[in-house]
Amino acid sequence: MLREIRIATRKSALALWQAEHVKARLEQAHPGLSVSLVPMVSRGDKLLDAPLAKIGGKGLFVKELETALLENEADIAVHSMKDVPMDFPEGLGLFCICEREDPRDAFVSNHFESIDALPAGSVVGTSSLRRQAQLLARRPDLKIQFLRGNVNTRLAKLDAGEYDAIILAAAGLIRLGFESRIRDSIGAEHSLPAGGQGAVGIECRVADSELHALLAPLNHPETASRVTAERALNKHLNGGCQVPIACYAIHEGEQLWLRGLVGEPDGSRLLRAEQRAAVEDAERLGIEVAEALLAQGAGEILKAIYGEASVE
Ligand SMILES: NCc1[nH]cc(CCC(=O)O)c1CC(=O)O
Repeated sequence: MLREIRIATRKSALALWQAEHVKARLEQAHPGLSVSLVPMVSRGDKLLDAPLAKIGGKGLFVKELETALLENEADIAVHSMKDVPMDFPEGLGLFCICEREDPRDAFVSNHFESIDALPAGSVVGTSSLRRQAQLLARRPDLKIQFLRGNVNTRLAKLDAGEYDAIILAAAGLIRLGFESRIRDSIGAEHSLPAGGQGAVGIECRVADSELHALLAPLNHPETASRVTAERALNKHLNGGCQVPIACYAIHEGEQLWLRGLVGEPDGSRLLRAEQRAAVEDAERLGIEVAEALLAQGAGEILKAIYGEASVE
């Protein structure tokens, strides 16, 4: 089966790494296959300095890539699953989820070893309401300061002395070779990750069944069922990475264990729910944990935020 596969990708270092990774894996799985990259700029990349993302909600990092797929300028789009909206445009779908990297949030600092080691009043950089809510619930004395930009930019801002510490996804740091900058990997009990964090997914045209077969060897079923449960929860709460929703699923034998959290951005209230179900019921599991959060009042917290979302 010889054909060319064109990968639509953003131009950030992390996006390019992920696209190159998929390219290498496709070429390895199918010797003779020709794979090329089609780098492009997304709206989220153009608006990196916006203080609050009243800039069009979901799909900030994927819409341009999807347009390229629909207009047949590319064949697949490689995404961080954390940034992929719950619904796809007509004619497109997710056909592969690759094995998950470390899903945790990472504590990065040039002076301190962990959140607990931060002196009172320290300045921590993150623009994720999810990270902020969990951080402030544990340490109400900390000052959260806005931090956006690509991974390299965020590290440079830390090094310039603007923050005592910053929180980033471990996966991005590891992929870009910055693992040594991680002072502490924050466990899920202290910072429940965003749905899909650490996983890379591949979107393509629903009709391109030849391509679906070529992608099959890259799919990691265990990661796929975990991310399916997490995305079902996010979808039921109408969430994305721009709201203080966290969720994280792991396998326990034949079962999936899903934990979910919705938090007040100031950390004054964290709602938690968790449940186990058979792997085949991943989607229903996500909906049920979301329902349990709604029953505790998650709807009111989220309603207050949807008007003024910020971006991770
Ligand atoms: N929203 C930006 C984004 N999207 C995916 C990652 C990290 C890599 C991953 O989760 O796979 C990041 C950066 C971060 O949150 O630190």
